[in-house]
Amino acid sequence: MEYFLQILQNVISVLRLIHIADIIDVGIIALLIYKVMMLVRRTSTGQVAKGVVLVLVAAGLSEFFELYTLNFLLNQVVSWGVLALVILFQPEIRKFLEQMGSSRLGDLMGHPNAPDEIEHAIQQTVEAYTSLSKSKTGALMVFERKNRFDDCIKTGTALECEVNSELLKNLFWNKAPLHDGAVIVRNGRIVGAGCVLPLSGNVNLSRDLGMRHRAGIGASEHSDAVVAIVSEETGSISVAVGGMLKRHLAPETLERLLRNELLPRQESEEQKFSWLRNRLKGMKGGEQSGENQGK
Ligand SMILES: Nc1ncnc2c1ncn2[C@@H]1O[C@H](COP(=O)(O)OP(=O)(O)OP(=O)(O)O)[C@@H](O)[C@H]1O
Repeated sequence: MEYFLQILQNVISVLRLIHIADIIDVGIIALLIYKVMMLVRRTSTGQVAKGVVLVLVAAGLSEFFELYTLNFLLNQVVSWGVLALVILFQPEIRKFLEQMGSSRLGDLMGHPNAPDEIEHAIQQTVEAYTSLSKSKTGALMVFERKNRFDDCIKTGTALECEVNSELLKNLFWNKAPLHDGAVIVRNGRIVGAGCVLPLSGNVNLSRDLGMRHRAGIGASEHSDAVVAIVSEETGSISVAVGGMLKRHLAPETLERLLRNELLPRQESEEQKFSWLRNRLKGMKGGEQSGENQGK
């Protein structure tokens, strides 16, 4: 018993040493580690990361077993390796800093800013894509989330209007001046058209994917955006998220996917309300059956 009290006292004295600054410190480090891990998972960096871990483990082991020459060599590799890694991972570091810089503080909690407008934008997009798919008209739309596409918008025409299916059909009509490039949607509103997106660096993409799809996948690799594409050749609808492409989607699947990706919180709130509604119905049902029984 005394032993446990001693442990409890030790824990309390350690907890007393923790300040708010320490919690913030640990929180920021955890966020950075999470971001780096996500980046490693999304790119081919994983293999290099494994190599780095292997070298570090080997350096530790060589020191432990007092293998001086090997340890000296591995230490040299580690110290020069930092510089080599910065050079090797320059695109990834750049991407990471770009993503950090383009995230808005208010969005850190993941709240969509205008759920009604986003909902409207999804409906209108699905309507337009159904028609564009039938007519085999190529289309490319980027739905921003936390990361902004300000640099891409500069390559096209900045707009400020609501998403409307007729407008989308007009924008992507192959004789329209803005049909080349992507439409960018921010908080359910069109903020750019005819925008050039970064192409995917993935060399394993299917050969039947044209430049439109490669640009869509590229945009989703460089950001957390959701990209919806209609193929000009086949009329097939696809969605790219995090560098992954979901192909041959029916309009209903497109709608479900966009809702899940762009309105996750709203959906869970709807679920909460439907749960509450069901509970109320159940209670009401119980009361009614009670009344019936009474009669
Ligand atoms: N980097 C880019 N950013 C934005 N849009 C692009 C980019 N590259 C290509 N596009 C769009 O893709 C269109 C041409 O692509 P391409 O001819 O390869 O497509 P496609 O053969 O019709 O194939 P897909 O089946 O992918 O539509 C361009 O007209 C342009 O609108």
